[in-house]
Amino acid sequence: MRGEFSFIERFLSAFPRARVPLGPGDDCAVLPPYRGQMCVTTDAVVEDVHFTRAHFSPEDIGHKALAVNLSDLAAMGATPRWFVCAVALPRDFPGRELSRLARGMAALARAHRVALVGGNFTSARELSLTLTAAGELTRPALTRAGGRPGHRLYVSGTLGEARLGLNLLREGRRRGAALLRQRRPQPRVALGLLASRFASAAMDLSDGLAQDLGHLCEASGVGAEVELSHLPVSPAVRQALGLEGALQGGEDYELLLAVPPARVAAFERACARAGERVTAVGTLTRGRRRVLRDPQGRLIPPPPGFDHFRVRPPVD
Ligand SMILES: Nc1ncnc2c1ncn2[C@@H]1O[C@H](COP(=O)(O)OP(=O)(O)O)[C@@H](O)[C@H]1O
Ligand SMILES: Cc1ncc(C[n+]2csc(CCOP(=O)(O)OP(=O)(O)O)c2C)c(N)n1
Ligand SMILES: [Mg+2]
Repeated sequence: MRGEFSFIERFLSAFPRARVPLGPGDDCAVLPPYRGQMCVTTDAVVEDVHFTRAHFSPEDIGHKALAVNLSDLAAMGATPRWFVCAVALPRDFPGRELSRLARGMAALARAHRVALVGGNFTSARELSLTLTAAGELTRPALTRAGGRPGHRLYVSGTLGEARLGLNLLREGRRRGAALLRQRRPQPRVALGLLASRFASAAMDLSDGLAQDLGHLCEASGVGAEVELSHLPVSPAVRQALGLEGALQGGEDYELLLAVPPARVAAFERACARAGERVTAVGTLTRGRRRVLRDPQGRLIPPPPGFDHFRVRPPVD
């Protein structure tokens, strides 16, 4: 049997029952009061914009849709609590693929102990998933606006892998670490929580460090100097994209953090203890100038990143 309600049942059956006063099934979910303040975010993944059905399994699509939202919560230092999921589905979408998509999403939800509390189904020409997620703060939120001149800039993990993964998928490759970074980004939730004890500002990197750094600088009213030679870039990415290419690559879903000098040593110790990889890549500066220092010591302007509405994107 096909139909809207069988789709809803199929989708929900992949998830455990949410432990909230009222979960999926009524006109709204009813949620308990939380002790801390709540962070709320929304992000969509859209067929042929964020994934293609040829290159992503249904499980990958479900995972990525939730991961990009959890990454926003991580960037605020919030602990994910609940999400709702609006699904736009082509009429001929196979029911068993919807179950697989839900299972991919449910596996990540379980790993982060975040509950699906509601959603919506509509028919559409392309597959898309629009999620709204909320997380609880135990400390003041890590915003983009708290950076000050002299604060050290850190990035987590490695940069450029997801962009390399996209290139490799387009070349027909099926396996490898970079492909996994494109299809299954891992939100840095534990690091965000840890960083909320040390950092002055944070954001997640979805559109490339070069562009996203600009957003943090603007919000904080500062400039920045980034050392290209310090960027955490794998040999494979360095060879395929170059250091500048790694800065332009979107979808890293790593965290960019600013840390006051007095907190740097304690932050690095806490990261090492927790097994969180972070790399110091530069410094916030007075004024508005944002520059990259290349390995020869020359100062160059940051390249553009991903933009949904640029006429001919230099990076896709
Ligand atoms: N349609 C919209 N209505 C209200 N706010 C929006 C809308 N689109 C984007 N924003 C806000 O603009 C900011 C930048 O958006 P975006 O680049 O998508 O953020 P992110 O990279 O965190 O997903 C965010 O704070 C977001 O909430
Ligand atoms: C089919 C396909 N084309 C292009 C890309 C590359 N791409 C799509 S969205 C994006 C940037 C991040 O997405 P966005 O919706 O801007 O995330 P947000 O900033 O809202 O978190 C990039 C690099 C891709 N992953 N798949
Ligand atoms: Mg967004």
